[in-house]
Amino acid sequence: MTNERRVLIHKDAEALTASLAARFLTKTLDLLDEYDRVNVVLEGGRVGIAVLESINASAARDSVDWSRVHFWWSDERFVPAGHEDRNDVKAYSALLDHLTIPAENIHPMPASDAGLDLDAAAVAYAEELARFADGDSNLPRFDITFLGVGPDGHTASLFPGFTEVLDKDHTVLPVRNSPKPPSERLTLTRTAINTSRRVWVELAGAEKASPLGLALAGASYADVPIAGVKGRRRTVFFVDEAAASEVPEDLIAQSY
Ligand SMILES: O=C(O)[C@H](O)[C@@H](O)[C@H](O)[C@H](O)COP(=O)(O)O
Repeated sequence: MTNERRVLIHKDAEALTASLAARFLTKTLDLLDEYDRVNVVLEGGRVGIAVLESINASAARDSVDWSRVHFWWSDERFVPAGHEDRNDVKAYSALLDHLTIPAENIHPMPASDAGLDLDAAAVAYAEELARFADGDSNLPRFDITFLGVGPDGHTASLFPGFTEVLDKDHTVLPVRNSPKPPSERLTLTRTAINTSRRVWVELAGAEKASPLGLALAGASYADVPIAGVKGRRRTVFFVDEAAASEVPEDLIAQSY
């Protein structure tokens, strides 16, 4: 398999989430055969949370030794801990609260009531990532990074036309005036995301067809941030038929 971007099409969002959950569990088991620790980056979109719910419902869930899995986030809303808008709150409810996993394996991004302002929170998460870095990197080895896509082509909290999309000097950045509320966020940078071994992009619905089609047809990531993501080994777009309607034929690797 090359490192070229692949598109896997599923009949609908339900088939997509079930298939992606199964693939995640299988891949995580394989990775645990290869590494002492596996690092997974989560996102907060509807499909992303539905995939976590599907993982939680799987009979294979507890085949994974979660004590050797660490969870990180691609982005987070800068609101108080426990706020319903937080991506980590949704992930805990969907999966993490149900796992036998040490609390220190889960690395939420700072909340707005943790005593740090937005800029300091970005620095703090960059330092947390560096504490778990792999080799001479300043990041852990991200084995699987999940990403969602907005109708405007944003991914994580990297939005079209925002300077954060072009940053090459940081791993984590603060975001203000987000077009998708809440307005203040923290995000991994594109360069940090692209250190991932595997980037799994999960999107469903007709409103995602345009950004997906533009990204795969070569749009600039300044205008369509999802166009700029590429894993070191694999970049797979897991989509439903509604989101696939504008995907170039030659990029459709397989239909379910
Ligand atoms: O914090 C966020 O808002 C998410 O990280 C964001 O990047 C999300 O993944 C996309 O907006 C897709 O969200 P939906 O899948 O819910 O459309």
